[in-house]
Amino acid sequence: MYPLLSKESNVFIVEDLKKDIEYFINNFQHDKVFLLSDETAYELCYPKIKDAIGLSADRTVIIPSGDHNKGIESLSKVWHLLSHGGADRKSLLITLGGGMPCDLGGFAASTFKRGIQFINIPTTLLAQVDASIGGKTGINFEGFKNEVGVFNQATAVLIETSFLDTLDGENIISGFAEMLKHAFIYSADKWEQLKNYDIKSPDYKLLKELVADSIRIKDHFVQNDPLENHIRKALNFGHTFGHAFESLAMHENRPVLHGYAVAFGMICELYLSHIRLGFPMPLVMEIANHLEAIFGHFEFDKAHFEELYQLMTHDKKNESNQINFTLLEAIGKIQINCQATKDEVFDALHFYTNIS
Ligand SMILES: NC(=O)c1ccc[n+]([C@@H]2O[C@H](COP(=O)([O-])OP(=O)(O)OC[C@H]3O[C@@H](n4cnc5c(N)ncnc54)[C@H](O)[C@@H]3O)[C@@H](O)[C@H]2O)c1
Ligand SMILES: O=C(O)C(=O)C[C@@H](O)[C@H](O)[C@H](O)COP(=O)(O)O
Ligand SMILES: [Zn+2]
Repeated sequence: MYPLLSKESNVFIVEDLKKDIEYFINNFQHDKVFLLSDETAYELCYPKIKDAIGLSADRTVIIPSGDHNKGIESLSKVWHLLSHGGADRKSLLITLGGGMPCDLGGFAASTFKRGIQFINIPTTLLAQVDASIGGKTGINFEGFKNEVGVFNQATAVLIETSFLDTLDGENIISGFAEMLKHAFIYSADKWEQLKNYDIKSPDYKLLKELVADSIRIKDHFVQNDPLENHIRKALNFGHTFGHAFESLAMHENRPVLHGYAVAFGMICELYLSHIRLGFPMPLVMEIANHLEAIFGHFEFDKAHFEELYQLMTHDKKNESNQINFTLLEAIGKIQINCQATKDEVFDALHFYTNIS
């Protein structure tokens, strides 16, 4: 195992998962180990780590899969396990799964007895390149994405890309959206590289390198602004519209995967980047067509515009009742806290509805 990033980083691409987990469990001051996973990740991934952490059933909580389960009910199940399982301030929670258990488990650990240590073992592409890293934890609440949570770094993030072998194509594509986001906020070269990568028939050897690059990009922004007071808002590109789409879809019982919602959101925020910052329209169209070809189209119409706008007013980047967008002057040239009129937001939604 070797630290993937700088020496102070907590992210490790493991080479021998069993040995590396045992290292962490044996070298961290803790008395009891608990595990949180979701049903699918537990079924497909736990067998790979069982020998290392062989937990009894009374130290394990398994929640149903799916983002709609990232809520207060699942959260109280984790608190219940820890409380009735005899966890104390020196206990350790391991999350095994995608971004949903990472966010939920990180928040449960950060709030149980005012905080116990947790280790993330991400098992989806989206969690490996994004959700498991950077310390954003939390749950959805009353229809709003990540409405409740804390910033708190995992003790360690153990990346084992072989978990991706069982991940379905839709979720591979979903994770690719966050990798594309990292490219757009980082450099034109990275965009060119990912533009030519066929995520629908992935070359897994190359994907492992691309995962490492994506993690480095995220870690760069997190290290510079851990609590998202400024430049870390770059990592939220595509999310003001994206979270609104995700919440609307969940509300209408037609859920979309997070990465897909972010891809739809990036098209809208590139359009806003054009009208507010002069991002070249031909490049907006090139990227929009590329994203449509990979992620498809999110169907909505003018009747949804007001609801989508109201959802955006809950975005956590906002200040003094102003919606703050993260936009781009050019690829790799970020402008945070950009404002737009309601009409311009509606224009961006109208642009999106007409591109398919
Ligand atoms: N905290 C952050 O910085 C951050 C960043 C990005 C996204 N997120 C959050 O992460 C969530 C999305 O994460 P996700 O896309 O990983 O979703 P997810 O955790 O719901 O996982 C997607 C699906 O894949 C299944 N799965 C997990 N591992 C698998 C494997 N190895 N093989 C087969 N199936 C597997 C899960 O059971 C689930 O059905 C959203 O809630 C989003 O808000 C958080
Ligand atoms: O790490 C960050 O910062 C991000 O914004 C990463 C996003 O991809 C992720 O979806 C995050 O959970 C969104 O944050 P939120 O503050 O908008 O809930
Ligand atoms: Zn995201």
